Amino acid sequence: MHVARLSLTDFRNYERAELELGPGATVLVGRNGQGKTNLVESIGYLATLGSHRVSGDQALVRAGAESAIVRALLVHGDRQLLLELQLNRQGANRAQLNRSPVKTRELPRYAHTVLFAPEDLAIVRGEPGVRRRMLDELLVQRSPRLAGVMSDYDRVLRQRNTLLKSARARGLGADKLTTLDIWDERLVALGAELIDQRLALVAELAEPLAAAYHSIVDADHGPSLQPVLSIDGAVADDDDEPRPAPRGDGADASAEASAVGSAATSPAVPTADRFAAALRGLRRKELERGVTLAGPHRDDVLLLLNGLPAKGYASHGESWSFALALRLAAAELLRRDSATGDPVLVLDDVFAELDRLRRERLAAAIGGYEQVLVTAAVLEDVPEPLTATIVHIDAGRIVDAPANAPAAVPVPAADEEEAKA
Ligand SMILES: Nc1ncnc2c1ncn2[C@@H]1O[C@H](COP(=O)(O)OP(=O)(O)OP(=O)(O)O)[C@@H](O)[C@H]1O
Repeated sequence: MHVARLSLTDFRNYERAELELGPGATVLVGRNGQGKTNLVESIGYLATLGSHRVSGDQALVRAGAESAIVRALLVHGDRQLLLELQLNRQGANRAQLNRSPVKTRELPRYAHTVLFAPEDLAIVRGEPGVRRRMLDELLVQRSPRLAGVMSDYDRVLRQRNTLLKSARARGLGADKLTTLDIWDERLVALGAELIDQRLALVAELAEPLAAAYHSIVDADHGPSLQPVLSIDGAVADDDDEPRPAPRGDGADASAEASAVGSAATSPAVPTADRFAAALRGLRRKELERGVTLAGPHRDDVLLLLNGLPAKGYASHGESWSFALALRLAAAELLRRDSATGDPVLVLDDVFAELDRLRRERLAAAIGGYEQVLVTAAVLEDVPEPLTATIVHIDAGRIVDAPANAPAAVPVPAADEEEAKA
């Protein structure tokens, strides 16, 4: 698929912008801070319902405006889809498909992008939450109904944590224990599905990851992925759950692991049974701490090079290559899902980070995708095969239309009122 037209209203530093795009590569060029990343961020948002730079939506709405509108005309074969998203400072965001209202979470079903950015280094070097997010975004793009499973899991997790906290504060009566059992059942049903989906995805990524890494690095460092499951007693170095200060002797983690370790951890045992057993083993500890200690929200995936964790062992260049290879592998999987065709590849400020050889190798690896959007402050950083179409960006304005832009695809004139409906 490709984006044939992008319209922005009050998005970041764009008061109003219209850009027509064709298949193939387009480079958005401009000095630092002009709005290149903002523009591609809007396309990425349609696919992931999030920004690769900020966690909330507030910063995406232009300062002084109440809402932002992103409108994209997507072309897949002979099919055209007009996606519209209204991001509101107050109240829920709204979405439309071909000018009919749809649930916002439906958008990733239609918009498929893979965004490469300097922030991707955090996939290798950052906290487990970054890696979980990478996997979950890809899962949702490939199977949009999982967005509902994920939000249900998060809701049940929050409610279970609230119950654990109140039990810790006020002592646990029999009624609360019964309620906890009910939450456990829901958590396990939803969580086991997410764990199984992530495991299947990690297995599927193995082969395209190895191929992509090799295409960038031309060396066999044996990149691989190894799931780290909290339900089997593995303790990820977690980032979003309050944990007690380490005691320095590892006693805390090992106590947790052994509590789960008493459960059946063999992969032959169904995930749901292992998850339920883990929660039983951890109950006393969870009541002490007031948080849920096992489940997909505590999992991680180890990234290995030559059998060693890339985090901590890999060089800067190797870490970068691993992150790029993961994005390329994600693109390859989306491409194989024949219903969706090629995802749009977005390379935000990536080439400035790479040496000449790796730039050329990356350009070759992405060359066959239907549409590639590249941002760069310096055009010379972008390999020549990607520079056929150039768009200049200056202070939130698209300065010139590409010289070889395709004939405009007629877009139904959705007015602002409709977009707000
Ligand atoms: N919500 C907002 N309202 C108004 N302006 C904003 C908003 N969010 C960001 N900006 C402005 O957008 C500009 C940054 O744009 P962007 O990150 O796209 O830059 P860029 O062209 O990619 O630059 P670089 O080459 O440095 O990466 C900054 O001037 C910032 O102040």
